[in-house]
Parts: sequence; C-alpha cells; structure tokens
Amino acid sequence: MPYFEACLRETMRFDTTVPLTIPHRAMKDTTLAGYDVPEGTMISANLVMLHMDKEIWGDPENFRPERFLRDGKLDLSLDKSLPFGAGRRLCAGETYARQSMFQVFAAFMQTFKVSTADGKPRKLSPRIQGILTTIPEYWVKLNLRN
Ligand code: HEM
Repeated sequence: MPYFEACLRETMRFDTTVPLTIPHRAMKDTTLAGYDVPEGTMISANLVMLHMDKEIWGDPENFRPERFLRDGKLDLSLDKSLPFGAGRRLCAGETYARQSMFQVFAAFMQTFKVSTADGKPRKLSPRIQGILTTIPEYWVKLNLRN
C-alpha cells in the first residue's frame, strides 16, 4: 500500500493535472523570490515547473515512485510536489480527491490487468494543455485478474 500511494503521488508529479494554479492577486506590495511584486499583481504558480525542477527531484523525467519511500515506508517529507496548490486557497477537494483516487485505483488495479490495446509498448501520448491536462483518445485492454 505505501508503494501504491507513492505511485499516485508520482503520477501527479510526473503528469501535473492542473498545470497552473488559480490566479491570485497580491493584496499588498511584497517580494517573491527576489522580485518586487506590487499590490494588485496577478500571480499564478506554475506547478509543472515545480514538478520538473531538477534541483528538487534530481531526475524529474523518470517515473520513480521510490522517490517518496524510505525503508519501504511512505515519507511525506520527501514529497515536495504541490498538485493541489498551497496556502489559503489550496484545492478544497484535496483530501476527498486523494482518498477517492486511492480507493478507486487500488480496487481497479486489484481487479484488472491493464495493457495497451494491442499489447505493444507505446510512447506517452501528446498532452492537451488547458486548465486541466488531458490526453487524446488512448485505448487500453483490461483483463480480469484470477
Ligand atoms: C486530482 C484531483 C484534483 C486536483 C489535481 C486539483 C487541483 C487543484 C488546484 C491546483 C487548485 C488551485 C489551488 C491554488 O490556486 O493554489 C484547485 C482549486 C480548487 N479545487 Fe481542486 N483539484 C482536484 C480535485 C478537486 C475536487 C474533487 C474538488 C471538489 C470536490 C476540488 C475543488 C476545488 C476548489 C473549490 C478549488 C478552489 C479553492 C479556492 O480558490 O479557495 N478540486 N484544485
């Protein structure tokens, strides 16, 4: 189960569902990462940049759930990803979404063996970028596990 949770976290890091946070407005003059930010400035955090930062992840281009595990246990201090944003306006559905994904995908993977439709390895699909990241049509084959 820790490995499965690590897979979910790595999936959301590797393939950021919401690439930009909801735009926020600076309520007073401030500084951010050394930049002056005047009151009223619109700011959106780029979560893809965070999730693909080499300095944070070392090898962000690799899908490697083990990066969240220490001695076989999930270690949340290793998870610097923010798929649900952060701060006062972070996603209101984070807990619900994390729990639902865990329950639905764990049951799904326990029930089915999943492969590509023709059984051959496929490259990642191109991504369609919008408010959410989606992919074009992509067929998979499900076989019931014994
Ligand atoms: C995997 C699923 C989801 C992801 C990756 C996601 C991600 C996000 C992100 C990145 C934001 C912007 C946070 C920010 O600006 O800092 C957001 C906002 C929000 N999300 Fe989600 N979300 C998910 C599911 C849900 C669900 C299931 C609900 C409701 C049941 C929900 C409700 C909201 C609401 C209400 C906001 C606006 C919060 C505010 O501005 O105060 N989200 N979400």
